Amino acid sequence: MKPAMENRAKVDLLNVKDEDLVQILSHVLKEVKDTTGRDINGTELLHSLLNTPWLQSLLKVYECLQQYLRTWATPYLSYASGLSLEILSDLRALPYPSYEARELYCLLMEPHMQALLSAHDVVGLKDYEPVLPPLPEDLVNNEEAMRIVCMVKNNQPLGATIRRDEMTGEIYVARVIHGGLADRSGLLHAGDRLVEVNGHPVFGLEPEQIIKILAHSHGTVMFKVVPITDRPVNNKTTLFVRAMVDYNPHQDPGIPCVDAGMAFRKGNLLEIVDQTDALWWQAKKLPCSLTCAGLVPSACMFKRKLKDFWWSQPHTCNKVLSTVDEEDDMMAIDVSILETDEEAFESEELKEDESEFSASVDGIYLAGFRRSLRVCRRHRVQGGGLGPNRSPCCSSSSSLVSPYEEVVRYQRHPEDRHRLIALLGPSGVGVNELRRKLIEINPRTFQGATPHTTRPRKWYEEPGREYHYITRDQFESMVYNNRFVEYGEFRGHLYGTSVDAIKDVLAAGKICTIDIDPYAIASVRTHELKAYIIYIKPPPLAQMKRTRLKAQVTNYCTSRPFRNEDFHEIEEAACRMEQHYGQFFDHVIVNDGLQAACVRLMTAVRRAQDEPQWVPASWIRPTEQI
Ligand SMILES: Nc1ncnc2c1ncn2[C@@H]1O[C@H](COP(=O)(O)OP(=O)(O)OP(=O)(O)O)[C@@H](O)[C@H]1O
Repeated sequence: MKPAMENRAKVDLLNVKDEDLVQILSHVLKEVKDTTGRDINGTELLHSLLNTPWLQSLLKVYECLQQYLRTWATPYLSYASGLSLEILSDLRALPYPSYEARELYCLLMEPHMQALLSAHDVVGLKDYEPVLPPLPEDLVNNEEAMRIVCMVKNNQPLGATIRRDEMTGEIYVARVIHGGLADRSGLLHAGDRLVEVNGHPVFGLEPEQIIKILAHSHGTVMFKVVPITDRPVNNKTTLFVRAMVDYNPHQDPGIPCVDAGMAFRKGNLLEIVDQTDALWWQAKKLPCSLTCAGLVPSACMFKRKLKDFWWSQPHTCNKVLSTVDEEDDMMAIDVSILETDEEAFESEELKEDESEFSASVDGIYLAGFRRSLRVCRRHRVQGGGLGPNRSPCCSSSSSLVSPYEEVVRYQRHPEDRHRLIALLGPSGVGVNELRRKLIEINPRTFQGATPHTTRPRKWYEEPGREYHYITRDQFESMVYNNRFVEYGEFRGHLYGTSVDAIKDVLAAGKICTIDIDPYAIASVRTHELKAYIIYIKPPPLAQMKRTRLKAQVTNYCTSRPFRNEDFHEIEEAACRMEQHYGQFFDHVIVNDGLQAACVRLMTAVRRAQDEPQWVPASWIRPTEQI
């Protein structure tokens, strides 16, 4: 087709109306059908082509475009803001403006209205500034596309890090910090090659020298960059994690940029917003007030660091790398005290048993307050007693060594079983006092779990009330099958709290409330029990002394008033417990005044059951470990 004819055809096509098009198409179809009937070569092909859905769709698109061209929005006025200025000046000139005139004046004076009218004019006049200068005529075809990026520096950092390619000496943008100035501009990307900063060529410079140039520039900073051609896609969705370790970028010589780093503590909730770099992630701390993310080591990088740290320490045996390996120290007991007090314990236990025999509220026995179980914790089986490596904390020790634990928001359905409430705290802080109060106030809602024991039943005890009485073989079999959340041995008898005893309480629709030792944390943080862990924290020393003036400390088997050293012991044990296990605490209650602490405990328990909480993702859906 000759150019002139071609143009005419284009014009004709543009002038074509909907109906015309449909008509043309049906003509073509009819024509083709007739010719097919006459068996002309190639007509069948054309027929099927014209009937193809894509061609039909294309024609529909074409019709829509035509329709759009016909109804093209044109500005009613080309200079609306000018007209508004004229109206404003007329209104001002009115000697006695009416109410409507005053209202119109106020409306037109609104900055939003003026901005809207001005935007209308810009669009109407197609007055899109700035007009770029024409490209130089002698432009070499293969010259790299450069981008000039101007940013106005305020007090914020630019939010990007740079690196030097040691082979070529080129400087690249290493990463752009999520939510930072560079990220929000959308103009700088990881992998862009930096050519100039404020007119200074940067080739061959050390990153520190470039940072100096940036530090000395005020106001607008201009970068000349060669944009990266294939930008890596951050296709991983946002991840929420609970930090299982502390991190301080200022103590990490390996961090690419200390100022971009983000410190966090064990137990902090983090939103991982960028995982593009396998070694350094970008994260925000929750609840988040900052828009800008910070650099944190990736899970893989952390594991590497922990491993390096572990190997740099002197070792005598092959222990599992764990953040809780000082537990033994913490729980060490003076066995000699136990041995000398055996007799006293026996009679004390009897006394306690007798007093607890009548410890029932509304005819409901308060199970799980036997002192024998609590005492034997301090004397519990260490590892091999019941078989190789069967200590309960080993069953899921991997959860304790992962630097981040993926978490999700979980809201218990009102018809689902309640979450287990597990209280823990340093011995003597008042864990059992609070737990007892909670159950006493509402024994129909709260209940402890009945422990198991291998010791013989006493005449006044009822099976399943004080204890579940089982043989040693049965007990050991339960241990091997991981059916205990914690267990221990005292004076030749085994005592333990079983998963099934907890499940029985939960199945009865009650809120099972138990107290645990830290080593049992891993056994209750399971999909099955969904434990909500409440840490009972001692108040400051002076307050602890003041509130415990009349209290009795139960020291293995005897009761006596608190002494100064008891308070110091509680404080030190609390410090160690928080340091080693703080990441697992869902809630912390300071046990200052008993009444107030009890009210806070009830509120926390209600929230745990009825409000959304962050829980390990593995409870809700199976995940790969990060
Ligand atoms: N807030 C408080 N104010 C005054 N006395 C308290 C308070 N909390 C607990 N007590 C008292 O402190 C003593 C120790 O409390 P409790 O037996 O509950 O400790 P515990 O944390 O369960 O430790 P253990 O398991 O070693 O017994 C008890 O006599 C208790 O009445």
